[in-house]
Amino acid sequence: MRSETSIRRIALEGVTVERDGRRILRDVSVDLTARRIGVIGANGSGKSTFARLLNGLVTPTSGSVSVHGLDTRRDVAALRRRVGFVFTDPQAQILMPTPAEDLALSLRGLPRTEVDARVTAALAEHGLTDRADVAASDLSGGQKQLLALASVLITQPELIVADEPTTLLDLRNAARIADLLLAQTAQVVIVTHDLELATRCDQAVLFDDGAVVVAGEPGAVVAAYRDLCR
Ligand SMILES: Nc1ncnc2c1ncn2[C@@H]1O[C@H](COP(=O)(O)OP(=O)(O)OP(=O)(O)O)[C@@H](O)[C@H]1O
Repeated sequence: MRSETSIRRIALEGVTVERDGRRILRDVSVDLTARRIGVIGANGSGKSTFARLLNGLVTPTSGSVSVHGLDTRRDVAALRRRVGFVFTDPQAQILMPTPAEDLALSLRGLPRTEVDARVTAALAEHGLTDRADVAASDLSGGQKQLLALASVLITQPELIVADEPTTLLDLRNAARIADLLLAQTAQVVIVTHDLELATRCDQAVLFDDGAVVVAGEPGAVVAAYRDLCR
């Protein structure tokens, strides 16, 4: 049951994820209600697996995951409508030949006039109007990630989960994507190796070896990560 208090709450209880007999996440319990959440930790520590639990791409082997009052195992269809996922590589996400068509795909099922109006507005908002009908494959890396993010934002998700969305980008494009994510009114979970970006969030979570080491004020969590790496 979704209530006012469940909106913006991400709650994992005793979550274990096993793949090929290997424990990827071990007994993770965490309760996150901040608007902007940074997820940090070493390669292979379980961050992507955590991110994928939030939209049901990964299901827990045991334990439960509740996202905005929705059980990620039971309420998959509702979850997919409310949670937008941004991948590291926009190529994995851009499905249509042109930016305008890709944005329109996100709104399939809505009346044509509404789709056209929202696509036009999104292209303008993200500075892609003059790229609307070019081959998406011809966009720059920065423009591709912008399009991938715009195609998620156009659906007005309640939660945006971004898995290392700036990793493949140069400084300017990384800053643009980071600024855009942090400016959203929706809740945002950003998995990142960029500790400055993590520090700009309202809350951070540190993963190590499949477990949550600490969750809280980003400065303290980043300091804990630095200690861990010594
Ligand atoms: N489907 C799978 N089958 C087997 N092992 C997996 C699977 N998915 C992830 N793993 C393993 O689980 C561990 C955690 O992976 P995960 O991608 O969650 O880490 P990460 O913290 O996001 O790492 P990175 O920073 O390198 O992206 C890794 O050792 C990975 O190889």
